[in-house]
Amino acid sequence: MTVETKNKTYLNFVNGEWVASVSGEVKTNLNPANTDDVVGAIQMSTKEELNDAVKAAKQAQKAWRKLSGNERGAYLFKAADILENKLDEIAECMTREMGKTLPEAKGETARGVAILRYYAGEGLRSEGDVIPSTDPSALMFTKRAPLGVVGVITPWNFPVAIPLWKMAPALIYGNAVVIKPAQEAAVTCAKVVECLEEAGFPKGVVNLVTGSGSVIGQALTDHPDVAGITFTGSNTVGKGIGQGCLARGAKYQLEMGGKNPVIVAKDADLNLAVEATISGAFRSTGQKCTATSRVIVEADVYEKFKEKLLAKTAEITVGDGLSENVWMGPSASENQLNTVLHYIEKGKEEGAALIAGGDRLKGEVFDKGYFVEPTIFENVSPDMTIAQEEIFGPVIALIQVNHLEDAIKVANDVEFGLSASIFTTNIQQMLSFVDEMEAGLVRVNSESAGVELQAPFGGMKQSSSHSREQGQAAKEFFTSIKTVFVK
Ligand SMILES: NC(=O)C1=CN([C@@H]2O[C@H](COP(=O)(O)OP(=O)(O)OC[C@H]3O[C@@H](n4cnc5c(N)ncnc54)[C@H](OP(=O)(O)O)[C@@H]3O)[C@@H](O)[C@H]2O)C=CC1
Ligand SMILES: O=C(O)CCC(=O)C(=O)O
Repeated sequence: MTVETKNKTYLNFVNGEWVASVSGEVKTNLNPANTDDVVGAIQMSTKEELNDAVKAAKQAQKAWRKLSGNERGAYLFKAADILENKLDEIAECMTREMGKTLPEAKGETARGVAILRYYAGEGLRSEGDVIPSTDPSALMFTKRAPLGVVGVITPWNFPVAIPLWKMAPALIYGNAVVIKPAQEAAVTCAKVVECLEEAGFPKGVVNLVTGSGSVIGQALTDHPDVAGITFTGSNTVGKGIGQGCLARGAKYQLEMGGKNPVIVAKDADLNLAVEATISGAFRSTGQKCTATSRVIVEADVYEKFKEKLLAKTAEITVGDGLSENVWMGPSASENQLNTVLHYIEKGKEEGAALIAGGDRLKGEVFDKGYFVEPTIFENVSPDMTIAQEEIFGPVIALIQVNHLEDAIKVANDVEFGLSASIFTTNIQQMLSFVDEMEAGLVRVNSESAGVELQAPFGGMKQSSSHSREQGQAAKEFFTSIKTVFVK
């Protein structure tokens, strides 16, 4: 079904009202599959609007935190129903705004609905422990307090799921939020905020301010009334946010890059490994922090695996994500396309062998978009740039090793540690991988991407601030523990 998505100029949502920025400037977002298609426009806001939003959130949080968890949960349940009713419209907007295919966009929006319901239910779950005191006449227990105002800074690659997996736990635990989404996908995020508005959240509890990261994101990070920042995006920006928060004593949570390996052992089910590699590396055009970018294969099965991988890659249809027969959409922006093409050149320069793709797609259906071929390199050595740096595009580096121990060593030999998979049928090998892999998500016979909302999500090493999002782990960031002693 095709749903009409209206082009409109989205305003900021501050203190329960949609308001234009005093800057008078807007940014128009175009479809990365066809730049003649205007998706909508967003406000390029100033610090003034950001300050208004934080002020409104600070005021609103006082009453919001006093509601029972059940009462707060009711708003989230209502928002979930509204989002579900608008699923087709919002998914179509997402596809037009950042390029992922419509089935993926629908899947992500459905995941947003499930996230809202999960955290809505959290309002009725226990929030602390009773701890035996050494004093027999005392009662000692823990309870949770919200942080206050939480700043939410999000990327463009999951414009529904990431804002929701940050805002929903923030809200259920009694915080008010100010969200600054990535400009490239801010129309889709504004539509999510419209769902929250329709659900009737008290004014000021949810605020949206759009604009550039260096102005609005930075001002949110530096604002003395913002008690915590939750961020997903690049390492450079994330580290700056972490330092800014640390300097003024605010809490922060950073989810950043990945360079995720898949190991294919000689006893693996090769068909399964190939399917998972294709899905992990090329879905969403490789624009996931959990995307597969290195495939480390034991020499005994290398040629067979490579043949199967090349055959499956050749079947991939690239094009506008709204078309039914398209499996992979464009890069989300010209910048992102150029980054991918830069890394492909780097791979060639450093001596890797290009065995599939490698070019921008040209021709009538491609010329107005940012399309790149699914790309595979072989003869990649672990120290090459394409084996070390996050590309965020549909590029696989194939690395051949002689033994599983070497595979794990190579897999760990990067600065990131977000997700890692192994394909094997040998239980001992699975267990060594689980123990030795330096990654926050360790997956066996399953692709590197794909996160379940009820389980902790986050990375080791440079991939995160060592905190975890989602599931029950979210509580650790969005609340503070109070230890209560009563006598
Ligand atoms: N871990 C992940 O899921 C993601 C990783 N990335 C990686 O980052 C690369 C660059 O992507 P990009 O979109 O530029 O990522 P950024 O880290 O620049 O953007 C993420 C968010 O941070 C905001 N931001 C930018 N500068 C600041 C600042 N100084 N203070 C506070 N917030 C700020 C951005 O705003 P705005 O963009 O609107 O100016 C956006 O909302 C990608 O190629 C990929 O490698 C990117 C996205 C997600
Ligand atoms: O793999 C997923 O579903 C989540 C990926 C993610 O969080 C990201 O790319 O930022």
